[in-house]
Amino acid sequence: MSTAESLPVADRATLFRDLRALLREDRRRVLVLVLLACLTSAVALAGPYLLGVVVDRLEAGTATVATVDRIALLVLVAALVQLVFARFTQLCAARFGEWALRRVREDFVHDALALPARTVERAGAGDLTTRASTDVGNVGTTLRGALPDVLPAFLQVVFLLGGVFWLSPMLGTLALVALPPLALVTRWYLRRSHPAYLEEGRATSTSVAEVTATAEGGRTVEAFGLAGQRIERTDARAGELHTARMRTLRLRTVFYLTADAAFALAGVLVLLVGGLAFLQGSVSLGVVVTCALYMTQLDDPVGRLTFWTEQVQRGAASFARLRGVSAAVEPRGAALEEPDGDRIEVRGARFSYLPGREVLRGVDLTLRPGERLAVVGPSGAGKTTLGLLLSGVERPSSGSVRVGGVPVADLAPEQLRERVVMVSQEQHVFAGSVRDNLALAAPSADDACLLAALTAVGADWARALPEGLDTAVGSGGLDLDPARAQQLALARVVLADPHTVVLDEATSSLDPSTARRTERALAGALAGRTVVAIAHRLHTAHDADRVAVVEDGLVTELGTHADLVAAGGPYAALWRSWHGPGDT
Ligand SMILES: Nc1ncnc2c1ncn2[C@@H]1O[C@H](COP(=O)(O)OP(=O)(O)OP(=O)(O)O)[C@@H](O)[C@H]1O
Repeated sequence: MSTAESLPVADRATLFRDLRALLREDRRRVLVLVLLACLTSAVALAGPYLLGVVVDRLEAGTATVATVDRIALLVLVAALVQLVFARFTQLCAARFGEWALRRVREDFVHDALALPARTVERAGAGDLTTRASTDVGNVGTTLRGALPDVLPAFLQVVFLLGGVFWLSPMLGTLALVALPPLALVTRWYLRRSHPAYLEEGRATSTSVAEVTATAEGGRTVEAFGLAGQRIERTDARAGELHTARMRTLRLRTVFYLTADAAFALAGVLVLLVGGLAFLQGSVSLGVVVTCALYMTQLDDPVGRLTFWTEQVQRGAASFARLRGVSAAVEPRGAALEEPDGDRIEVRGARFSYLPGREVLRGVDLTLRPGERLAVVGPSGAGKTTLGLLLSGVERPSSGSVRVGGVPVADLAPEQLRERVVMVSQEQHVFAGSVRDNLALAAPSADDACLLAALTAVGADWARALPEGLDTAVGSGGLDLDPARAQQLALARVVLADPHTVVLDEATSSLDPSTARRTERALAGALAGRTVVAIAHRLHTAHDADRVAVVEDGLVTELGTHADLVAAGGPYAALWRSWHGPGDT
């Protein structure tokens, strides 16, 4: 329940680059969209213009009922055409929005799955969950709604102001009075809103993380009477979120009010000065009416633009949080050459989870293909970390871990799966059938292979399941106990058939007799493979070809069980305390 280190957030330059790439990818639809929005805005000018013509003709006394009817019919046709264009614009924009959202989602899921597990642990599940839910939702709302609305609204403003200009440059100039205050307030708003919305996103994440941590640690909270403390912490996070939300609310309020007031003022000016100009005879009444109608019509697109400016800021902040995840991804698949052979060599490997706290301090180790190496040592010595390096899950901070001459962590996931696989104590059962859970390791394996793999790890219970390999397991399905989940994981290793397997206390969750049975079955299934067994039970070390003793981040002893016992060093002491004196 410690303070988490958030996942990165993309900077503005990356954001614009990604957005440009998105627009460029579906260039044709974007072009059609701009064209349709232009046509819609142009047709929208026709109605008020025709009404101005009617007013002028009535005033000049040249209007007959027939001309008024004809013009009214044209107004109706223009309105219908505008409606059709507007619908197509919306359809086209919505399609683009849906497509773009799908891309953003796919990229996010791709990046999130490629994150090193330690990065996710450090950031806390709350951060990733908020990005996957709230931020994807915000980007979705923006992409689905903003584009269909913003582009047409922006073009409508341009066309309406242009229309006023075209009819009367003098009134057009007055209409532009709205622009300087609008530009100033927009600049003011945009400078403050991006960091403000980023802070709102961060505060939402920490708030969710706090509640999640309390729920997950419910039993501990209850046992140690921590409720008061947890409520205090949750309140503090809720307070931060409230402050962040109030800040964005204040920014929105100033922005909305100023933008609306600026256009209202411009509309009043056009009407007043237009009226005076008509009285002086410099413009016709029809022009004044049309310009006033154009100014009134501005109300709607300006309202939509200010609304979406806010939503776009929120969406941009969320987009920055989604794209930021890619910065934490460690590249995989950089290996250009295929490994030459199965030999794994560790040279001067150092590793730290946290800056300044080295867990491995220069490990040298060569695995002989086909050998069974037991890794033993005190708790916290770095055995699991060494296993993570050997299996390419982690990359050494300095030094190297190579398989057949190629850095293990550079192998693409499918290349890695064929060579080195690590099995730890905790196994996740994926929601799906037993077959789905096994096929993760060998997508093309047939049922006979899957059943053989289950038998190889002693998971005979799987054959007795009501629907066999089709039995649904995991969330919403049959609840497999940790021992069975572990056997599924071991069966996956048999199916993946890598040349090297790292077993990190892989049978410790099984009861002793099942563990022995599974180990025996597994030994048969893994015959000929290189096996690194990280073990607490020293009988594993006794049965191994060689034993490596890890102490305080270093391999301090390496040799056969008999040699190490004879050497009388740390391993001999460990063996004596575990097995009693005099026994080798
Ligand atoms: N994700 C992590 N973040 C920070 N520190 C970690 C992390 N995982 C392990 N450590 C620390 O690294 C050190 C070595 O841990 P590691 O799990 O490799 O030891 P181990 O020898 O396997 O111990 P055990 O036998 O108890 O599993 C320990 O001090 C541990 O607290």
